[in-house]
Amino acid sequence: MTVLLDQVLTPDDVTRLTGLIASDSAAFEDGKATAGWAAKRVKSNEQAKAGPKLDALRRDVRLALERHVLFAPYAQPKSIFRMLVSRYKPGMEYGLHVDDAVMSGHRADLSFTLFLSAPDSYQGGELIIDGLEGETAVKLEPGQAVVYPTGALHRVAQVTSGERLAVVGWIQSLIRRGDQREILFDLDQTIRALNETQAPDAILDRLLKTKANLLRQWAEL
Ligand SMILES: O=C(O)CCC(=O)C(=O)O
Ligand SMILES: [Fe+2]
Repeated sequence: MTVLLDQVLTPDDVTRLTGLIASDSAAFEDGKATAGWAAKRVKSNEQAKAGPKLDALRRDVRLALERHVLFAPYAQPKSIFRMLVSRYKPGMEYGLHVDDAVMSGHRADLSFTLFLSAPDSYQGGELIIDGLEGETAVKLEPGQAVVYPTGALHRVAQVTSGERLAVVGWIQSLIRRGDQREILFDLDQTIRALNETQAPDAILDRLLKTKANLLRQWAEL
């Protein structure tokens, strides 16, 4: 299951964070530096170099995700352990690949892409996620993000004009299994919706208890 997060960043945040990174022309290096041998075969992009600007951006993006109403219910995050800022210029792409299952001691359960460039400012550059139902192409407004299972094959279509700037990151979830995460997410959203209908406390309490007890059964701390 894939989820779209609207307005993770406000337009002002997007302008500020893009300025922070993109103002420094020496701030990017070849993306192959952070790819394993298999991904290196298909990866052609640039990534922001380590430094205080990247650290500041990572902190702001992490806080923005944690504030978002759908992020925690969907991802049940244990940690957001890795974040890259990637840039694709014309001719660049990231061919079909799967991300590493374990990175620096963390199990990668979910991946996200937070779009920073306006979709009409570049051609191509869709994130294409391979699922059982076929391919899903995602190209979002600046400040919007998509969160998807790290286990999915995916690629970034070639950028043919303009420039695509995005933040990509990986999350270890308290819940290893996607089907269990989906049950908790559905329950959470149902309880919130029921609450809006002035449902009796006895019903809400029983559902909240069920959600808490499922989380207790499934959470890995
Ligand atoms: O830029 C994206 O949307 C995804 C990039 C990607 O697949 C990766 O960095 O592993
Ligand atoms: Fe990837």
